[in-house]
Amino acid sequence: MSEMSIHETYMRLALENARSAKGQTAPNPMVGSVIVNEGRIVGIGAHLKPGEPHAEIHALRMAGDHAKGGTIYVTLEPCSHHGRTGPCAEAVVRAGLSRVVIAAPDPNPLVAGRGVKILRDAGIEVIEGVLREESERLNEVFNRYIVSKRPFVTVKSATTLDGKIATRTSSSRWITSAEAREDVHRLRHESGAILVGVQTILHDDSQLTTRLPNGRNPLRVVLDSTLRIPEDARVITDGEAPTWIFTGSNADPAKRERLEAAGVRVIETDGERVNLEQVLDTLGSSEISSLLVEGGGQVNASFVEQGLADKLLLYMAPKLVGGKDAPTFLEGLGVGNMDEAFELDDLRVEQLGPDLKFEAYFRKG
Ligand SMILES: Nc1c(/N=C/[C@H](O)[C@H](O)[C@H](O)COP(=O)(O)O)[nH]c(=O)[nH]c1=O
Repeated sequence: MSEMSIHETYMRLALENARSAKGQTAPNPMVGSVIVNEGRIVGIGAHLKPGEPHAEIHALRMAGDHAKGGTIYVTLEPCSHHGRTGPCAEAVVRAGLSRVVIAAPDPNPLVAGRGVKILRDAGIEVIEGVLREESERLNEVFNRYIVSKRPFVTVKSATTLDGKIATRTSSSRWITSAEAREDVHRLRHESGAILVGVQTILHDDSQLTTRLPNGRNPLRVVLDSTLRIPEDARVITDGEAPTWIFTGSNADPAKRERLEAAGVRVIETDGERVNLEQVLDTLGSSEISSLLVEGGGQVNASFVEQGLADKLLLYMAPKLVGGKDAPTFLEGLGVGNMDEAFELDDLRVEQLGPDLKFEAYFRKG
């Protein structure tokens, strides 16, 4: 077995540990670490929650004296700054490791490379870039958020094979299978916030909660420029998760007061329509690093047409409903010429029960 494939074997294990905490480290990245000494794993760690020890610290604690002279694998460059916990690079030096293998550099431009410098200055061998792609894809949310301070936006829709989210009479239950719907709830569990337009609330009285055992409910966000939302909507009355409503300058002040009295946070953005950039800035400043848009066709189109969507998740059922009046998952004005189409990269398709799950990234710029 080559030296590199041995490094990849242990880095894969570190990545599995990083991934195990998906959904609970936000707004921090997911990080995993493995310490190997004389061909034996002596320590394993994962970052589990913001403010708690980083992956390397958990692994070093488990390894104890067995760390000395060993190799530590870590999926993200060890931190060099005093965040909520002390710098990991210095802890690695103190523990007497002789080699550090890193998957991805820290995407925070303020600290990228500093951790590696501390290690090399202490005479420790550093190997970088082992399974870098996998590590960066795992932390696509953090990598975007730490630079833009706005949440990573995933637009998710469930449609028939002819792209409809409901029939012409608005019937929509169910389009996709239980497996696909469960996959969506795992996505909600991992998301900081979930967003719909008021039309979806009016149509479905959506709960926007994560119906999974031990499921974590994301913050619920509703775009409602004139506060049309019914005051007995489940997102207002069920107490299952906080609900924020973003509205416009024409909202009825009396209704706003009643909603706030019911425990809803109402945030007015500039202009009559809801300003999406202000929505993202507000969520980002509240440390929401990932936003799941389950829009409805109009809201999805707003995010896509304003270039604010990062990723598309489309669940397509092998069904056709037809009908020129049946709503699609992307309404709005749409582009005029085919060469103006919104292009997607890195498309991945998988089968979930009878349905297809498409995952792709909006091309920016
Ligand atoms: N109709 C379907 C979906 N419909 C999803 C809706 O557009 C919207 O996300 C729901 O109203 C959310 O409400 P709640 O939280 O489930 O109560 N989504 C799916 O994945 N499959 C379907 O068949």
